[in-house]
Amino acid sequence: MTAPAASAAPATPAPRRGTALALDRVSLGYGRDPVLRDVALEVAPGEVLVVVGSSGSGKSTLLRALAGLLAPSAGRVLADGAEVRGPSAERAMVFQDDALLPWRTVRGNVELALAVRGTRRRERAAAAAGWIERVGLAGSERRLPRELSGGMRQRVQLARALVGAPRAVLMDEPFGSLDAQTRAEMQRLLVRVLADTPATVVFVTHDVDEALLLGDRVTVLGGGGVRAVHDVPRPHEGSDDARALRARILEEL
Ligand SMILES: Nc1ncnc2c1ncn2[C@@H]1O[C@H](COP(=O)(O)OP(=O)(O)OP(=O)(O)O)[C@@H](O)[C@H]1O
Repeated sequence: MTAPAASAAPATPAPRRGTALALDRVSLGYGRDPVLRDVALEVAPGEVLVVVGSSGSGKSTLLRALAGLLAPSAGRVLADGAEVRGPSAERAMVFQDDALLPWRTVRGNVELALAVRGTRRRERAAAAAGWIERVGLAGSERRLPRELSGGMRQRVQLARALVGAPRAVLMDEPFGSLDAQTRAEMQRLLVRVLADTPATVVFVTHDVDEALLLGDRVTVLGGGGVRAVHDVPRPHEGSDDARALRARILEEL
């Protein structure tokens, strides 16, 4: 019997399982008094957890700890059971203010995420082209960030975050500075894109409707800790359960 022919190398790295993330009785802060105290939270592989909370409740702080950018003053941050001690390419970040390199084109910015991982040039080009198309930017590959709208820049950020097939994506109010219509477009795009990836997602927003649209679960931060965690009922739109949950979260904020 002949062995099956080896298939060509895939243009994008093969999808892998999402990371299991956990905060194990974590306290986080920047000085003597913690912003968040004794927080316990688990995010299952492939889950989309949305974190809501009023301004200053510690949403970005929690995300920074998951990214490995902020060490806890107590407790442990865990990725697949191992303590997080710094940033990793396995956990991609997307910020509200786009963090694109202004002197690099759209393609250059997306490819950079792969270049730092040592991916070969031809694979980089193919993977970047695929993601640029998926986020709706085909034809804009050679443009510089300053030549793009805010929504387009966030599309580039999304492509750059996902091109390396990260196992977790940590998103800090990525659509916060967009107008309502562009924001709605980006939310729809994100739902489509996430359906195709196995990555675990933690998404920070202060918009409850955005949280219910995107999240499998919603965590409400407040009073220096986790105030509540809710499963989001599906289908979400128009359901009484979702309306009741929306009202409840607004009360908890
Ligand atoms: N680098 C820092 N140094 C000192 N204090 C900080 C720093 N970053 C945040 N803080 C403080 O920590 C607290 C929580 O901030 P954080 O940015 O996590 O809140 P947030 O819920 O994301 O708020 P927002 O919705 O306004 O972005 C705030 O009181 C803030 O002033």
